[in-house]
Amino acid sequence: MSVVLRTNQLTKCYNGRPVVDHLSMTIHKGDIYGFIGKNGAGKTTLIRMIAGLAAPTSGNALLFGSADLRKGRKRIGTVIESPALYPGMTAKENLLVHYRLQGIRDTSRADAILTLTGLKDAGRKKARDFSLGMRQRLAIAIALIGNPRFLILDEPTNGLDPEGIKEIRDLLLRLNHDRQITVLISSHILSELSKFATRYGIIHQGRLIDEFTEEQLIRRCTGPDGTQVMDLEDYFLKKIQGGISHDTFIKK
Ligand SMILES: Nc1ncnc2c1ncn2[C@@H]1O[C@H](COP(=O)(O)OP(=O)(O)OP(=O)(O)O)[C@@H](O)[C@H]1O
Repeated sequence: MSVVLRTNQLTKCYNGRPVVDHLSMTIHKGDIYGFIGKNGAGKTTLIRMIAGLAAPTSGNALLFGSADLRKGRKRIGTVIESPALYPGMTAKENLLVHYRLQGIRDTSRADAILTLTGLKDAGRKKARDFSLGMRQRLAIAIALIGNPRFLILDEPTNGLDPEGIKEIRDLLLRLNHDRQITVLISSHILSELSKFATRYGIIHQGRLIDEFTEEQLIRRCTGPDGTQVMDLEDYFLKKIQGGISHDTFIKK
C-alpha cells in the first residue's frame, strides 16, 4: 500500500517547549485519516509543518515517498486557516482569483470544481452573503484548484450546523471515493468523524499516542458479548486519560 505521508520523529518547539513531540505518523493512499486531540494538543502545528507554514525543530517528513517536500506540496490541497475570500465577488470570481494567485493558467476545471462543491447554484451571489458552510465549501474548492492527490483540512466543520457538516462529509466522501483523494482531517466532532474516517490518529500533549483503523476501533469498542460498549468519543477520552490499555475487553 503506498504511503502518502510519513512523518519521522517530527518535533516543533515554541519557547523551548515541544508542542509536537517526536511524532511519527503514516497516512496511506486512500485513507480518510481522522486526526483527533484536545485543544492545544498540537494538531494545527503538525498540519502547518506538513503544509510548509511552520518549520520543524527536528525530525522530517516524506510526502508521496519523497523528502522533496516542495515538490510533494504541489500535489496537496489545504484548508487550514480561512482563505482570503473577496466579499464582493461570486464563488467563481473568487476561484479565478486563486487560480491566478497560484499561477495556474488553465481554468477549464473551475466550473467542474464549483459543481462538485455545490457552489454552481450560488450564481451571482456574493461571498459576503454566503453561509459559513458555503464559505467552507469555497475554501475546499480553492484547495482543489491544483488537482491535489492529498487534501489536508484543519477543523473544516467548526461552527457549522448539522446540514453544513453533512455537506462537507458528503463532499469529502465523493472526493475520496470518486477521485481517490487521500484526506487528513482534524476535528473535535468525533461522532461526525466516526461516520466516515477510515483511520485515526490520537495526539495528546504533542505525542501520537494511538493510530488505528475503523475496524480496530470497532473491535476495541466491542464487549465480550459482542455488543458495542463505547464509541469513538468514549474511546478517545479513555485513551487520553490513560485508562484504555488495561481494559480487559479491549481486543487489539
Ligand atoms: N506560534 C506559536 N507560538 C507559540 N506557541 C504556539 C504557537 N502556535 C501554537 N502554539 C502552542 O502550541 C500548542 C499546540 O497548539 P495547536 O494549535 O497546534 O493545537 P491544536 O491541537 O490545533 O488545538 P485546537 O484544537 O485548539 O486548534 C498550544 O499550546 C499553542 O498555544
